[in-house]
Amino acid sequence: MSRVHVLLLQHGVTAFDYSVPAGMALQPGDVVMVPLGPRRVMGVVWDDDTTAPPVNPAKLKPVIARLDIAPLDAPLRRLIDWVADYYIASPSAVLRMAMPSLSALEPPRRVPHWRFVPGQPPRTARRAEVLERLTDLDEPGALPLAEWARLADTTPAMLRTLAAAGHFDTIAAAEPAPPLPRPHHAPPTLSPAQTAAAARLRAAVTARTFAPLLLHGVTGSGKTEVYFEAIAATLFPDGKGPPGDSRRAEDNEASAQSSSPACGGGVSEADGGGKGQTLVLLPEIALTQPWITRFTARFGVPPTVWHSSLKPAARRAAWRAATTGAAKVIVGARSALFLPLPNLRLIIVDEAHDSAFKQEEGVQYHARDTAVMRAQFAGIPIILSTATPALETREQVARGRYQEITLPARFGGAQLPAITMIDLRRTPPPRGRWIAPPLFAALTETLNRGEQALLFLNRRGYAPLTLCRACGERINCPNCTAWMVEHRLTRRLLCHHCGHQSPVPPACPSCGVEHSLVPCGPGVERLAEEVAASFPAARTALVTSDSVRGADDAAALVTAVQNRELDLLIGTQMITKGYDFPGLTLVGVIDADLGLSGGDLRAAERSFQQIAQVSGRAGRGETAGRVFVQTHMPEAPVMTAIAASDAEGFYAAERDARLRHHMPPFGRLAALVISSEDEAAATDAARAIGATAPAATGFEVWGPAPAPLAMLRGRHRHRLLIHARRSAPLQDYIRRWLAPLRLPASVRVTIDVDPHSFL
Ligand SMILES: Nc1ncnc2c1ncn2[C@@H]1O[C@H](COP(=O)(O)OP(=O)(O)OP(=O)(O)O)[C@@H](O)[C@H]1O
Ligand SMILES: [Zn+2]
Repeated sequence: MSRVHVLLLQHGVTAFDYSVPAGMALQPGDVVMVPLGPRRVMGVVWDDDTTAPPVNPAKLKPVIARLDIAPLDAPLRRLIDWVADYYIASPSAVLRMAMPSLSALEPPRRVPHWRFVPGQPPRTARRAEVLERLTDLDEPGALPLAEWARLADTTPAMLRTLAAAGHFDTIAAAEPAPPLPRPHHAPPTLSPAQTAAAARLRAAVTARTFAPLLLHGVTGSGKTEVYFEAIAATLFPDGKGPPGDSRRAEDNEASAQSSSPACGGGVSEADGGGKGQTLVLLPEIALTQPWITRFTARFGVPPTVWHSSLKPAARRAAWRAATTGAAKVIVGARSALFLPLPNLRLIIVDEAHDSAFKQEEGVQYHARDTAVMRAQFAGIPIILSTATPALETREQVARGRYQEITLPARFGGAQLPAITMIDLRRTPPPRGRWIAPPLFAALTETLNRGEQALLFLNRRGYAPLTLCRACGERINCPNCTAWMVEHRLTRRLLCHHCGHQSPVPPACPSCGVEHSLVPCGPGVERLAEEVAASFPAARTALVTSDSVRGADDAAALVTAVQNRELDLLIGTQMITKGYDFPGLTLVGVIDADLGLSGGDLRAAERSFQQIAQVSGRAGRGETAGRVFVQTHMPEAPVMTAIAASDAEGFYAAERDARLRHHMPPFGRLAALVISSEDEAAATDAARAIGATAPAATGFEVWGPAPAPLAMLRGRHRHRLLIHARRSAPLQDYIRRWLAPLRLPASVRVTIDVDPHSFL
């Protein structure tokens, strides 16, 4: 090949052709350094673009170097092309999600390892003591300094002193490979229903073909335990016997030992050659720590973690381990989806209904749907695990495209909780409070019995609105069409859309009257205040993105709840997902109507899922659970369905409504958001774009109209919504429409295919 097509990682450019210098052999997928003007930039050799006009090879600049990085395999390249095409994004922007940062791509770092050299006793007593402990160690071999300090119960500084006296020599060793998960470490005893489900998942892994599987089990049915069995099935070398074969189990334990970090060896095929990789996607980073704990209990070693808040060194190590195939199980949030994984055998999307899988910035892809495409291109099974599958997923089952595997009952005889609706019109809470009498009584009983309770209110902060009693002024964000939310813990007003902050002003900014500002409505902090006044002895924790800021906080919270150091949790949607707290027996939903306002396409479905999920946290252990749901509209279909635990009825009605209006999944939507800091420019551009919408059968264009969030981060926003019949070529239509447009530089148009947010 004398010429290659290279997709560049650079912002603002896509792909160029380059010539290949003599002596360099390049394949599609190879990572290269190429010239771009005066700079050198990184790119990936892409599959030939046969539609491009031929270029005179003499005019091409040569590739500078091929980098020593695992190449991107064909299925991943196809996925990147698919995402760019389907979501109408730049292929470069998609590639950047697969190739995180230059520093993460550096060749393996040689970490200094230290080897102990016994010798003449040192001069001071303290050193002699440490030396004695070192001598007593049982041939630890070469280790990083920190590890020596831990083993000898001393400081790195002390060890450096000993090294200066000749007691250590150092060698450079490659980063240790992650230890291998052991499929037979601690398997659970599965119930008959779980056994049957696990067998079907294992069969899909062994079959090695594309298979989308919906693992649909009620909350607490053991979906995690069951899909762990599918992971176990990927951990056996090719053709070397299925799980359950004890001879192989011993081999596995042995190879796991030999790759322990202490041997300091690099990654080799012998560490796990042939064994498959599993990618597990979770909706939130906060859920990773409890997941890691459960995985470690089951498989004896932790998985490899990948998410955006990893520190650089951990990121580099995880990248190398994942992309060389050394890491067998990789768990992460959305961004892990594009990791190059040379031996990918299984994908699992946990809590697959969760709307957090939809990315709302940059490339606006849906990680659940994209994961299914990745599985298809790789020819492997994918498990979507959830208690409340999305209507889209249910429809795929109905059309026979996905197989459904059900777990209809909770594990161990635990019952689903009893649900009581509280009509706030008939039994309202006392003035200035938010907990209605029936929930209050249940809470009192629960706490008196020493059991745990959870109150769910999907509103961060103290109050969603701050109002002036004198003039009626509402305090708005200067950059957004949104109220500023009071946060008492930080004594600030905060915009939840752009992050703008200000102190709570002593007087109304509009009329100047002092002490006139009053909080309106409850947020979780205000609810916590009420609880503290009513139940002063209860040990309470707030669970919101303000108080639980990362994986470590989430882990600490889980431990505290499991150790019964907390009696009562007050949380936003963060607390509804996936947590397993066996001592929790009461759930109160403070405002079930909250999710229904705004009336977007999925509002009712999302409310149903959220309330079903949070209810699912109750009664998972030995004691039965109770759920109280406070609402002003108990007669709304979503509320009657919740009261009757009638998911099937709810989804049948929801499906009919969407079908009647040709709404997804029975029709397709795409949104265009036109924005500018200059209000007139945004309005003019929106009008001009609206006026040029091509006429085509099967397509309707709604708008332009000012967006509900008419201003966001200082940009004025207008929206257009494109509705298409199911089989209409939506992306082509949009490309044809937008390609000839010439817009002022201040105007930005973002395209959202299959939008989930309509703000
Ligand atoms: N076969 C089993 N043996 C022992 N414990 C089990 C088994 N199956 C499930 N469990 C336990 O039951 C609890 C619920 O299981 P798990 O969390 O896997 O359910 P889930 O279906 O994933 O729930 P959710 O959808 O609410 O997240 C956990 O504590 C789990 O360890
Ligand atoms: Zn704002």
